[in-house]
Amino acid sequence: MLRNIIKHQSKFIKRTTSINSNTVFGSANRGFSSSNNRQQQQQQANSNNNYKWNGTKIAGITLLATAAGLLGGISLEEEQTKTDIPVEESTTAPTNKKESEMTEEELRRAKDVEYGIESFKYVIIGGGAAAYHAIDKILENDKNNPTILIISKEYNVPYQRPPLSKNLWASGDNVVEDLEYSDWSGKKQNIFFEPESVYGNEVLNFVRTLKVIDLHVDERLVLLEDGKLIRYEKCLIATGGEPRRLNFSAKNDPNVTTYRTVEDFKNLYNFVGEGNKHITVLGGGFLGSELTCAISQNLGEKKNVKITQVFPESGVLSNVFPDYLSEHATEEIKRSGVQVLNKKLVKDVEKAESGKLVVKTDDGNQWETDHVVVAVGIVPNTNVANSTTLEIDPKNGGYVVNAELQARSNVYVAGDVASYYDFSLNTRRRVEHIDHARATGETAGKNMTGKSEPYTYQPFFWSDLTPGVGFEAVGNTDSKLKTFSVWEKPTDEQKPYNKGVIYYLNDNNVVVGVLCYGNYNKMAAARSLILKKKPVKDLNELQHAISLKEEHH
Ligand SMILES: Cc1cc2nc3c(=O)[nH]c(=O)nc-3n(C[C@H](O)[C@H](O)[C@H](O)COP(=O)(O)OP(=O)(O)OC[C@H]3O[C@@H](n4cnc5c(N)ncnc54)[C@H](O)[C@@H]3O)c2cc1C
Ligand SMILES: NC(=O)c1ccc[n+]([C@@H]2O[C@H](COP(=O)([O-])OP(=O)(O)OC[C@H]3O[C@@H](n4cnc5c(N)ncnc54)[C@H](O)[C@@H]3O)[C@@H](O)[C@H]2O)c1
Ligand SMILES: NC(=O)c1ccc[n+]([C@@H]2O[C@H](COP(=O)([O-])OP(=O)(O)OC[C@H]3O[C@@H](n4cnc5c(N)ncnc54)[C@H](O)[C@@H]3O)[C@@H](O)[C@H]2O)c1
Repeated sequence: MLRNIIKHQSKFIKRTTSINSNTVFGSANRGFSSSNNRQQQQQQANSNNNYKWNGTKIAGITLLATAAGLLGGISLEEEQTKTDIPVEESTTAPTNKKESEMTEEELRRAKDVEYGIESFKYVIIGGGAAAYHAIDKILENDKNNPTILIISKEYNVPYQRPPLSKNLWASGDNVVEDLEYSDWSGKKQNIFFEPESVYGNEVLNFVRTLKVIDLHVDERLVLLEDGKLIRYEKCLIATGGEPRRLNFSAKNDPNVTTYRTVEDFKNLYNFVGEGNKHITVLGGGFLGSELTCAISQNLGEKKNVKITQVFPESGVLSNVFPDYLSEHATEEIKRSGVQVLNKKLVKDVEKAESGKLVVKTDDGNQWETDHVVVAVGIVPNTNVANSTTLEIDPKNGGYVVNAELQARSNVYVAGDVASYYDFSLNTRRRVEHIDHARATGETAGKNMTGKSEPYTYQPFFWSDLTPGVGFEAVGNTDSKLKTFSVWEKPTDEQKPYNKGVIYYLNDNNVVVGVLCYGNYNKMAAARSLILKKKPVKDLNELQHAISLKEEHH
């Protein structure tokens, strides 16, 4: 065993190109989260958000919350140097025994001390939505002094991505600093799940801007890009996906970007906010369409910003919407002042002598623009395990998991990067939406604490484009399936599609997906219908399957 550790250790370290001496790990003081952005904390403390973990008492440890970390006016960094945080038991030499007398676990600990390997009960790779919700359930279910380490390659502690392409653009001028927005009901929200001050203590540790580059399942070790090894009891892979990039001549220009993080929001908002800009958005999927609409509606007239949206399909959201609805939504976007170029593939983006960018399409057309946002889908981040083979779904991508969301013993996967078996649809799939990230995160988190619950939830998703184009959906809503639509009779001919339900049926005429357009709070009914798995003999049976009446919960 000991030889194994050394072998793996040297194998891991050899692969690491540069070992950062300025490591964030200290054996006497964990101090991972150096919370040096006091302004941000202050703003978070002042916001109206009802953060869930603030003041949470976990096995006698009160998380450092706003009262201590913020109002007292000291940063976590200062706080941590003052507090002598106890050393994790597994990092101290356990015994004076000779090697030959040690148990495997004692040998492991002794080697961990020698190599400076820190141990955590729970190691979470990735700091997105799935990670946050897993931790939430770990804290709820493990009252036995859990130690949790979150490793994120982003700078920021976990936050919500949906507002980045919607509500944040409608916020006031201070949005880049306070990251606050109003939700659809007018309630003020902040994108962060919890303020930064709840991270960086005996329970919760956060490593920022560092990537996990390897995972060894037998040894329960993860390797960080700075060469540090971490031992886990349970590990969660919640690495989401990376925006796809296109190989343009000007692909490295700072004004040719993808869009996924809060930093991307800040950069684009600052750029667009200067006014008098032309932006080109590539992609007619969720992101390209939402971002186009959000910028155009909120800064189009106000800041004289012109937008061109380009994509190869005939209309927006054509992966989900039947053709007629995709066409209608595209017309709505055009009506709001966006230049939409459908059925066009961008061949190249070049840098012009003027300093502007030139976008060239396959039909020989070209135009100058100030910024190009590439929104052409994501690639799941399945590059964390090299020393161990984890099965990757050849069809859908992502790590294959069992019903309990385990990829291997003690290794769980949640969110965009998980390929799971969907019990309601009788098929394996991967879902790139937040409700699924939340629910898989929760199930994985619970199971990591010793439960063994199958993931049988039916996640929903939603999108909001223009004021007249918004929906919620559940199940398989692939527009290639047969669809049956039921619409409320329009009162205005100009607005034919106000409120409706679209049913998606498989080859056996079973409803496998439901999209409720402008028709909210119907997801429970939609889930029940899908679960019935009953072939529809006459499509008219579906006329009243899901109501078009307002329902409030
Ligand atoms: C702008 C935008 C708007 C969206 N709007 C909606 C919406 O309205 N409705 C909806 O349902 N869904 C929406 N989504 C999708 C939703 O946000 C995702 O499905 C969700 O964020 C997935 O969560 P996740 O935790 O699996 O992955 P992510 O949120 O992507 O988090 C993964 C994290 O892991 C980090 N990471 C990756 N690899 C490593 C590594 N090797 N080491 C360390 N860290 C790593 C990443 O940097 C990232 O921080 C939107 C997405 C975007 C980008
Ligand atoms: N009843 C209505 O008239 C109406 C109108 C618009 C939107 N909605 C619904 O409200 C929800 C969110 O709308 P919004 O974009 O205005 O955001 P919101 O501001 O209401 O939601 C707040 C935040 O909660 C998050 N969120 C919402 N549902 C979630 C879930 N199931 N899991 C994890 N996070 C979730 C989102 O990230 C959002 O940023 C969607 O379900 C949407 O369809 C209802
Ligand atoms: N409301 C939501 O649920 C929501 C909102 C925003 C983002 N997201 C998620 O964020 C991720 C990124 O979104 P996305 O829209 O990039 O992915 P997507 O998969 O929804 O759409 C990809 C789009 O890329 C376009 N495309 C592909 N190749 C192209 C090319 N060469 N030139 C121009 N366009 C091309 C197509 O129009 C296609 O529709 C996805 O996981 C998505 O689910 C979800």
